[in-house]
Formats: sequence, C-alpha cells, structure tokens
Amino acid sequence: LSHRSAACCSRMFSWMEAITTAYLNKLKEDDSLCRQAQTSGTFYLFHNLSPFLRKVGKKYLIPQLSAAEMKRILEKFKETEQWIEKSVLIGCSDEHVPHFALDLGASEKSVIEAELKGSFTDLRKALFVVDEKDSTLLASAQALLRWHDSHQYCSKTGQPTQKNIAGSKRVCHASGITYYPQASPVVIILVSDGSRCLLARQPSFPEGMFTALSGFCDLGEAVEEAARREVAEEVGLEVESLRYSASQHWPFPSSCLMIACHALVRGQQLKISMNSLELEEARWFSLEEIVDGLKRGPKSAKQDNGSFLPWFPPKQAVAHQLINEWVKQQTSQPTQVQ
Ligand SMILES: NC(=O)C1=CN([C@@H]2O[C@H](COP(=O)(O)OP(=O)(O)OC[C@H]3O[C@@H](n4cnc5c(N)ncnc54)[C@H](O)[C@@H]3O)[C@@H](O)[C@H]2O)C=CC1
Ligand SMILES: [Mg+2]
Repeated sequence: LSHRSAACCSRMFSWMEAITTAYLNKLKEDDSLCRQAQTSGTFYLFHNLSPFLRKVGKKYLIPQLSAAEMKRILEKFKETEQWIEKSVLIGCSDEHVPHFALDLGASEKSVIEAELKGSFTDLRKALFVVDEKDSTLLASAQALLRWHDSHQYCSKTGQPTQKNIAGSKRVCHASGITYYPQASPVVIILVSDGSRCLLARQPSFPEGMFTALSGFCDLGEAVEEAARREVAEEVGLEVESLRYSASQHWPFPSSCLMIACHALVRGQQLKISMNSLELEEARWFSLEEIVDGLKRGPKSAKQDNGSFLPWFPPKQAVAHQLINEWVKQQTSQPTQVQ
C-alpha cells in the first residue's frame, strides 16, 4: 500500500489541530474538567440513534443546543438531571467550545420535535441531505452513541460497565477491563482489467445500484490479504498491483473503517465466477457505462418500464471516490481505452 495519503495527512495536520486534539484528550482523561465543559458546551440530539435535523429553506441543518437550552427542554419533559451523564464528547470548535451528542430515546419523540421545530431523521437519509462536514460529524457521533448503547455490560463478568464523562471508554470495575470504542476494518476494492472495472450488487442494495467489491477483514489478516481473499471469494478472480486510495468511517450497519484500494486482475482472467450467496449480479463496466452511470441517481435511473439503469453510490461514500479516480486514470491514459 502506498504511503502517499498518510504522508499528506501528517503534513496537513496544523498546529491549530494539534492544540485542539490536546484539549480533547485532556477532556477525555479528566472527568471533572469534562463535567465543567458540559456546562459551556453545545449538544447534538439523537433519538434512538436518529439525528435531529431542522429544515431551513431548502437546507437541512443540525442544530446545536446550549446546556441551558437542554436543561429547559428536559425539565419540561420531567427528565432528571441525569441526562447530562449520558452525553458523549464528539469534538470541539476552533475556539474550544466542546460538542457533545446525546440520545433522548427515552423521551417522547414527537413532543421534542414539536418543541424544537425539526425532526429526528434516519441516519441513512440524514447523511445525504446535510453538508459534507455535518455528515462526517453525524456519522461519528452516532457511531459513538451506538457503541455505548451496546457495551453497557462487561462481556467477561456480565457486570454493568461505567462510561467516563467524555464517553471515550467504559470500565468494568469488577474485572478492571477497560473497553474502547471500536470499528470493524472493511476492504473495498475496485478491480480493473485495464480498460473496464468490476462492480457488483447485493440483493439488499437499492434497485440499480452497483458498487465496488467489499468485505470485512478477518482477525489476524492484513489489508492486502483481505482484499485478495474477498475478490477471490466473491467473483473468483485473482488480483495484483493493489494500490491504496483512501479510507473512510462508515456507520452502516455499525462502525466500519473502509479501506479503499484499486487492483488489477492477474493475467488475462476476465471470467467472473460470482458467489450467488453474497451477490445478485457482478459484471465488467466499460468507461462509457461508468461515465453515464455517474450522471444518474436512484430517481433518474428508473426507466418507464420500471427497470433500473446502473447507478453508483453517492459522493459521501468512498466507493464513489474509487470510481471517479478510475475514470480519471482511464481518461488520462487514452491509449488504454478500447
Ligand atoms: N462506504 C462505501 O463506499 C461502501 C461501504 N460498504 C460497507 O462495507 C460493509 C461490508 O461489506 P460487505 O460486502 O457486506 O461484507 P462481506 O462481503 O464481508 O459480507 C458480509 C458478511 O460478512 C460476515 N461478517 C464478518 N465479519 C463481520 C463483521 N465484523 N460485521 C458484520 N458482518 C461480518 C457476515 O456474515 C455478513 O453477512 C457493509 O457494511 C457496507 O455497508 C460497502 C460498499 C461501499
Ligand atoms: Mg462483500
């Protein structure tokens, strides 16, 4: 894998970010400092893991509520003072105003929505209607809330675990085990034969949507090994010349770290042997088909007879970036396109 991206990221990590990171680390380590920060922080709300959005004109915004506003609202709903204990630290502004996320799943959804003039929206929809910066924040905030919700007990002793104030870990006081939030590594590979690329669909995908091959890394496996295994398992092809492109946190079905790569099929193998337990369709796409597909979305892909032309994941998904990079590569080497 290339070190290009990692090197770029470290160059771009400014002194400002370094100071912010140091401040956040302090809040994670120091419970009383974090408790104090909660009183001057802002809160993003969720209800059973759906983020709160407010539509302003044509835009969807994610309102940040001050601690005072939160108190006023929750008192109205007769929630106890304990609410603040459930919040988790998700970042801070350049001016060091800390941001927290809080799930109000125990309260009546419609009443909060009416009071705050907005709605709790399924994350799958929310991510695609808010600005890019907000979608990253919503995805990571939801991932942290989801992790806390599903790690309330120690898996060794069965005893309740306690979160620290920031929510960066949970501890079982009976066993002394500390649990940290985790993501599952997933490889996503755009396989090319030099002039075409291979995309597939699973039965659960929205109709007409094709994407690059993907799969969870097994325990003990390197990214390169996982990529080769997944391609072999899903389409029966061998790949080589693996090239790292980018990575992304992906919240579905729960916290994945997507590691995106390009790869070439080995030799002249072109015959796909699809694993029909995992995939519904897998095929090679020409550059022209890809360029056309990139112009379509779920709505415009639908034809009059009800069938769907191929379309690809939206720009928020790292699969989109892989497909775009492949198009750029093809068009910058016109001799390879037949
Ligand atoms: N952001 C993006 O551009 C894209 C993201 N993805 C994400 O990648 C993820 C994995 O892709 P798939 O091809 O479905 O994986 P996959 O090919 O490994 O198949 C999924 C199966 O793997 C098993 N599995 C093994 N470890 C697992 C774990 N830690 N969590 C859940 N299941 C596990 C389960 O039996 C599951 O049904 C999906 O959750 C999907 O949302 C997939 C394509 C594009
Ligand atoms: Mg797969």
